[in-house]
Amino acid sequence: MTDHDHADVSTAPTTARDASASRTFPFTAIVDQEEMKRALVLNAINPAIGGVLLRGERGTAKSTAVRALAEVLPDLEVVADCPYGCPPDVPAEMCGSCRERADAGAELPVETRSMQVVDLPLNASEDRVVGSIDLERAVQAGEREFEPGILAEANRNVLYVDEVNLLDDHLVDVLLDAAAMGENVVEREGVSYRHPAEFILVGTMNPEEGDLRPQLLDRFGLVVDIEGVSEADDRVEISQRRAAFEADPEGFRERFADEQRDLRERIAAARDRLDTVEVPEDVARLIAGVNVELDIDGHRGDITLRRAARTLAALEGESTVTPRLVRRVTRTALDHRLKRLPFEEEETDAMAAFHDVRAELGLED
Ligand SMILES: Nc1ncnc2c1ncn2[C@@H]1O[C@H](COP(=O)(O)OP(=O)(O)OP(=O)(O)O)[C@@H](O)[C@H]1O
Repeated sequence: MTDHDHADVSTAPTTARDASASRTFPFTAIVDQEEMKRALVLNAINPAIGGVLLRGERGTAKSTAVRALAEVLPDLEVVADCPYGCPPDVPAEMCGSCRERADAGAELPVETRSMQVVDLPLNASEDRVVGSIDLERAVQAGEREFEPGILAEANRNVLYVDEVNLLDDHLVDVLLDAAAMGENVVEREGVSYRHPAEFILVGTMNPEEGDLRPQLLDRFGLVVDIEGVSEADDRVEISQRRAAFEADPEGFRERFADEQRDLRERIAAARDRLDTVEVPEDVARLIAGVNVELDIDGHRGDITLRRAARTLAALEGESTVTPRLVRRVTRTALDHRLKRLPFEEEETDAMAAFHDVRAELGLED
């Protein structure tokens, strides 16, 4: 018997893809908010960027964008009967059961599936999130009985927490542990179970409703601060598009079908190209210099900025990262890592640091 024979697919968490497609506002129909859309797309291309937090006032299309992302996410090859959707060709990233089967020379059933947006509701119980072990059965039958939870479903997918700043502390701890280790470990009375849990964490929040714990903030690769659209023409366009969508969802979605397909194709092409994108020595120095200038703790800032810039290069069909590409992702990669000292006279500014360091190194945009 394998560890996941008892996965009950009927209790799988709801995903944005489950919602009937005709209810989803198309990603490409979102007006303006380019930084938000770019941050989501970059993570879809390269999950190693580490997720994104969308922070801003109510009604600025944050949750609309996350739900819409589901439709442009790339396809994945998965082991068809595995509750964690293990990658069929990468034993190092497999769960124990898939690895055992692969080691025994079994042919694993393979299926192509689109990446999904999996919801983590604020009121979810810990068991629902991490999964549960049926201790009675474990004792009686000497078998491990594990009921996979939301983190199982989230493996290799997007895990979405709306109002992430209101998430209970114990769930925040669970998320931080899983995000740090890339796996979910469940322990109950001496019985333990573990499975891979690599996910793109996407959170949305309204800062007026409370702050996020700094450890959790630091975990997000990118953070976008979103403001409402102020340009009158764009505001008119937003309400017209929303009205058109509500009046005739299918017709509206049809209008954006080509743009949606183009974006999906660009994301897939960027994924294929990503490994070949190069970071020249002077651009690597620029990235390091900006982090030093801003006195950012640790190296997560350097690493994320480099990954985001490489991924943007791949999205734009470039083979080399330029200072211009670094500039376009500097704010989202670094702003939330800046030290805000209480009596500081001048605000540290990621963009100002970028321009200073670029000038010092004598680099063109
Ligand atoms: N830039 C935009 N383009 C298209 N629609 C928009 C835009 N900004 C807001 N909207 C529309 O405004 C409504 C509210 O958006 P949404 O629910 O995504 O907001 P939110 O930022 O997640 O805030 P809340 O937490 O209040 O839900 C939606 O109907 C959405 O389509």
